[in-house]
Amino acid sequence: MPQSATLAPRAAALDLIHTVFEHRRSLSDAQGGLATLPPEARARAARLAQEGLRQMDRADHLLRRALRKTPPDRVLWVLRLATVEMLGLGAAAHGVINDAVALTRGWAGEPKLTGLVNAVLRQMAQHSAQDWAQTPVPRLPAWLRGALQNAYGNPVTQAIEAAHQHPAPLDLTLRDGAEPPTGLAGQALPTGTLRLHHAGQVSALPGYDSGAWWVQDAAASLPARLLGQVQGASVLDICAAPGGKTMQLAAAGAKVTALDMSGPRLGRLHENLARTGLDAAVVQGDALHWTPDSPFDAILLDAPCSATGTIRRHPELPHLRNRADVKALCALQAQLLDRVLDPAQGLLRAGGRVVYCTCSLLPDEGEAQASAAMARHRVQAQRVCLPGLPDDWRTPEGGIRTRPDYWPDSGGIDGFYMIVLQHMG
Ligand SMILES: C[S@@+](CC[C@H](N)C(=O)[O-])C[C@H]1O[C@@H](n2cnc3c(N)ncnc32)[C@H](O)[C@@H]1O
Repeated sequence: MPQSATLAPRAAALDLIHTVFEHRRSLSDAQGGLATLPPEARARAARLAQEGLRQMDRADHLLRRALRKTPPDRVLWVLRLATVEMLGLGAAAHGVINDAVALTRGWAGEPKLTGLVNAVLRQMAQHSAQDWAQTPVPRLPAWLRGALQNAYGNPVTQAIEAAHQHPAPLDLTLRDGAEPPTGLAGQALPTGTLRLHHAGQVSALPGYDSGAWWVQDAAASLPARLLGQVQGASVLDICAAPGGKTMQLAAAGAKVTALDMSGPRLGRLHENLARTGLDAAVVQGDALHWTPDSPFDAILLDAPCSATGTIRRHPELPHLRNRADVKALCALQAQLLDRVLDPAQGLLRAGGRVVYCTCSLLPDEGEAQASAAMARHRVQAQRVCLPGLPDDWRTPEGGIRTRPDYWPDSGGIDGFYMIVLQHMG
């Protein structure tokens, strides 16, 4: 590849990381700023930024030995990304070091710093794959690590951290049940998901244009399935965008109303429905206040949460969130649960069912939230059998818990919590 073709994605990866930390935006939101790059360069930049964030602590472990003092932040990131590329992703040292020096010159303009980058990276390039593999597995920040240790103990917390070191495979939910489109081969999971371990460009895969599937982690596909037969039932999908669960419910024959407060995210939901040819009534509104004309047979509440179950896909997340965010999210989840479970609110018909779920690893947003809701309302957990799911995924209060350290030999699964709550009448 000519040098400029490698320099542009490397420069863009640095910009992405800068945006994540400076503006506290997720990596996927920050990627909006890459629109001017060709698709291949955009994908390279995104992958490099993602792996840089995932493996930053490993790079720091080796860089600390080579640096007498910490360089300015942007130069430190040049060093981190170059180290991750050479040692973690196996890129050829020569090109990586040349580009790193060029990027430092562009920003810092100081011969001393370009000399430092050159010298340090040459030292890094001497490390073997074994040196890299022996660096300690990066730890989660204290606010999250402590909560996971309390919930699951130390060995499981370490297993979760180890699982975060691997990028998630690509999971597809098939619109028409178990039959994948011609030419699309993958691993069939007990969740009904088709898993691809080396996918490449998503929009180039067979069946994308015809809307035969959509991207959805295996764990994220379970909550809608907990509602079982929904043919002809009216289902309110609360907090619906970008619509993974809306599409599952619509494909299963439900009359779906998809409610979300975010206009841009609803835009993506509309695009998804158009691509898959599925149908739902889409409403922009606040779930704490919106009232329907008549109550629904069932509600799926995929509540806003810390998203700590998705760190494999979003390695920036632990750096952007903190305890106070989780506390505020827990309060909102309880309010949303009260809204859907209180018959006087007019959202759920008598005897109707609610699936509550979050893509969080924290019991405060899952098990504890569900138990507290059962204490506040006349509802009970309904045990639903999903064939193929291990029994130890069941939780004492009647829910299901998944974690990224599950299924280690098949590529893991996102962390999720889900439970079906039914009115006792
Ligand atoms: C976990 S995401 C939903 C993912 C979605 N269910 C899917 O499967 O694709 C949470 C969503 O909650 C929405 N949200 C947050 N607070 C809300 C509120 N008060 N009312 C409606 N939507 C809300 C956010 O805009 C976001 O789209």
